[in-house]
Amino acid sequence: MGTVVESANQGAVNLPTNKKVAVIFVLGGPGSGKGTQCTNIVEHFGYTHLSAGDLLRAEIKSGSENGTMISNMIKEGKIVPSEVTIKLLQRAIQENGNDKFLIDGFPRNEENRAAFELVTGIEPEFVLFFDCPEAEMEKRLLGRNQGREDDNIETIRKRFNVYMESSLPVIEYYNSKGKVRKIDAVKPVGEVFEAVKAVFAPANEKVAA
Ligand SMILES: Nc1ncnc2c1ncn2[C@@H]1O[C@H](COP(=O)(O)OP(=O)(O)OP(=O)(O)O)[C@@H](O)[C@H]1O
Ligand SMILES: Nc1ccn([C@@H]2O[C@H](COP(=O)(O)O)[C@@H](O)[C@H]2O)c(=O)n1
Ligand SMILES: [Mg+2]
Repeated sequence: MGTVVESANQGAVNLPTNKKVAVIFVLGGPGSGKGTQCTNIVEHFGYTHLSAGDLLRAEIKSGSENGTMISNMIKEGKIVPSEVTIKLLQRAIQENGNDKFLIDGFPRNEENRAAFELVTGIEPEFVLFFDCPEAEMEKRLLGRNQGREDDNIETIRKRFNVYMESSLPVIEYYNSKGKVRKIDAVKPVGEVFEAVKAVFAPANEKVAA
């Protein structure tokens, strides 16, 4: 492992640089179970979970000048400009003491992918891809009940369209580089995690106390 977050950071975040980090991108459609499985991976394998969507929602709550724009984009299921999301991710990486990160829900389109690589110089170790049929994802999102403004059928349909048109090509790009680890995400949570463990273990397993 080991990518260096360094000079390409210029102007993005004014924090210490030259931090070596390993990054795994966690991708899949809306409601495929990315966040759920990241929680399990954190517990078992010691990664730090950074959800791009969570960072954007926190930015809205913080009263940031970008808050209204981000909120409008999320309500429409659109992808926020990369510079905004990348700054949030960079800051979260730099401020965290860990050196291995799950970046969940990013890159969401080609602009996200290319800009992140250019700005940070980081290449993911691999891409964990949760593959789930749309009907199952729709059912899960409508039942999620976490008060998210984008978990309504109108926005869900827009998010599915963006996923098909903009996010799947990014997964295909990494697949062509042999970096995608595909997981059948339609199974129950525990079974999905068994498949995830097979990707991470044994090299990352925490030593039992
Ligand atoms: N394997 C599963 N089987 C059934 N329900 C699941 C499974 N995994 C997650 N869920 C449920 O589906 C909903 C969506 O899961 P989660 O929030 O992890 O998805 P996500 O991929 O992070 O979605 P989003 O992209 O919208 O953030 C949650 O209510 C979660 O409890
Ligand atoms: N790279 C990203 C990630 C997310 N967004 C916006 O946030 C919404 C919710 O994302 P989740 O991963 O939590 O589902 C998403 O629909 C986008 O509007 C983004 O712009 N860029
Ligand atoms: Mg999520």
